[in-house]
Amino acid sequence: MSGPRPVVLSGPSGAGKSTLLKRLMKEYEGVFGFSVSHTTRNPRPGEEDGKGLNCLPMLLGATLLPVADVLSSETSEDYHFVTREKMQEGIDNGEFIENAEFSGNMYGTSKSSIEDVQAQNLICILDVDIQGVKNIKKTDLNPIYISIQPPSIEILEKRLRDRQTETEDSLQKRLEAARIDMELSEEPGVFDMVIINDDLEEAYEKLRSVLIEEIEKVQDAKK
Ligand SMILES: Nc1nc2c(ncn2[C@@H]2O[C@H](COP(=O)(O)OP(=O)(O)O)[C@@H](O)[C@H]2O)c(=O)[nH]1
Ligand SMILES: Nc1ncnc2c1ncn2[C@@H]1O[C@H](COP(=O)(O)OP(=O)(O)O)[C@@H](O)[C@H]1O
Repeated sequence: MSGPRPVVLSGPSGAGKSTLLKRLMKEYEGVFGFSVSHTTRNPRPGEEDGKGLNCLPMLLGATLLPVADVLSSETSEDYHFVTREKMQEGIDNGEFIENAEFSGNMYGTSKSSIEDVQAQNLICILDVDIQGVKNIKKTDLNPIYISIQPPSIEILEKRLRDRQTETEDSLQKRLEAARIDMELSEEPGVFDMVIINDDLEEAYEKLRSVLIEEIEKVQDAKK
């Protein structure tokens, strides 16, 4: 695959990946493109469904959105929300570069979600769990691997509770996965950089500094 080097952001649910990412994409508009994953989990209030035309039948089947809504252009897309059947069909057809089961739901990165971003010569950002990291390492994507970690499991739990997006069951599953993730992130050679998201400003500066070389390459190419 061509274009600038992609970036994989990983780390426990609630560590602050989306918060950091949104800020980065806002500050560097036209530099990054988000790889919109597929998932079988339910959308949260305010989450936008990926509205790529190639996923239209999937989308209509899964969520019964009016066609006019589906076709209206949106500024940000969180996921392609799909049924288990549709997701499995895509996996069986070889449409995914990686997929994983997380907290009772399926998640996966389709090849086209990466290609769509790379075709625009943008830095493709992937937000995947630790299984995704391991599976992407088996491909030829060659991204920069960054882990975002919370200062402690207690703080992570507080942030997840305060976010008010999870049921007690899904919160517990996320904390269980977080313990494994926190351990693995310490293994040498897995990540190019591990950022502890304690103070948001400091964490953001670290993320920006590790990416600035790639950012400037994309900006220079546009001149
Ligand atoms: N392997 C894999 N993991 C994903 C993908 N998309 C999201 N995830 C991970 O799934 C986990 C749950 O994501 P989500 O339901 O959005 O919850 P949140 O991270 O707490 O906001 C996170 O660790 C994400 O990094 C994907 O395409 N592949
Ligand atoms: N440095 C920080 N200090 C305090 N709260 C934070 C910090 N970073 C993120 N948060 C909050 O923690 C919650 C989880 O962050 P989020 O970006 O949704 O995590 P993730 O995408 O990794 O699941 C959100 O409510 C967010 O506002």
